[in-house]
Amino acid sequence: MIGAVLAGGRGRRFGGDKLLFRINGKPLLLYTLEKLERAEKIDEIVLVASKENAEKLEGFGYEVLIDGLMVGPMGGIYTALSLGDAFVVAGDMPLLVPEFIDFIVERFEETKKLACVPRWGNGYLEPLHAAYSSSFRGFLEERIKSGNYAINRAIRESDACYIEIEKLPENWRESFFNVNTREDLGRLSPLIF
Ligand SMILES: Nc1nc2c(ncn2[C@@H]2O[C@H](COP(=O)(O)OP(=O)(O)OP(=O)(O)O)[C@@H](O)[C@H]2O)c(=O)[nH]1
Ligand SMILES: [Mg+2]
Repeated sequence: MIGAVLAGGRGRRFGGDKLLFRINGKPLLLYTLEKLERAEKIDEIVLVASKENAEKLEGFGYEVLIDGLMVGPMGGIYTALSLGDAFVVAGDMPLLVPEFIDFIVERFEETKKLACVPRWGNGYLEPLHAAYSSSFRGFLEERIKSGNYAINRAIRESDACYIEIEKLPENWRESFFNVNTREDLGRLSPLIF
């Protein structure tokens, strides 16, 4: 199972390249990568970048795939799946819980569905912390061709398995924490202390 880290965003809300922003001297993206490294079910990590930021990301030492679409998460997932089945996460998630990732990948392998996606009680999905089959790529291709880039809708209209978040250990939820604004940095005390 590939661990694909989406890293092609522009960080508009943050105002600048948030993934290279240093917290205690270490780039935000490196926190995410180190957590993903600890997931036992992940065999290989790749970064999914834009053409513009690929070079800067090569220094992390992982293969960098170029997202030629740049239409948001769907394009990143589509690009990642060119290598095979993948667990896809956002690069701005520094508090990933390795056990939770392994849990999702195990569920994906058991159910053999096109995707296994965490879901909140209100129906909200977490598509950037989910496992996808390479077969899901063809399904996305049709949508991309018609300019339909809504990933949640694509998941709902596919044969996906859902992981009910509220039934899981509460401390796993910090896995979803992502840095979007400068204010979010203030919530990183578990990382800093
Ligand atoms: N490859 C790829 N990665 C993306 C794309 N859009 C967002 N990402 C990445 O996906 C993750 C989650 O996206 P956001 O939280 O919206 O980050 P962002 O797009 O950089 O920030 P905003 O411009 O403020 O939305 C981040 O790590 C981004 O780098 C895309 O079109 N392609
Ligand atoms: Mg984000």
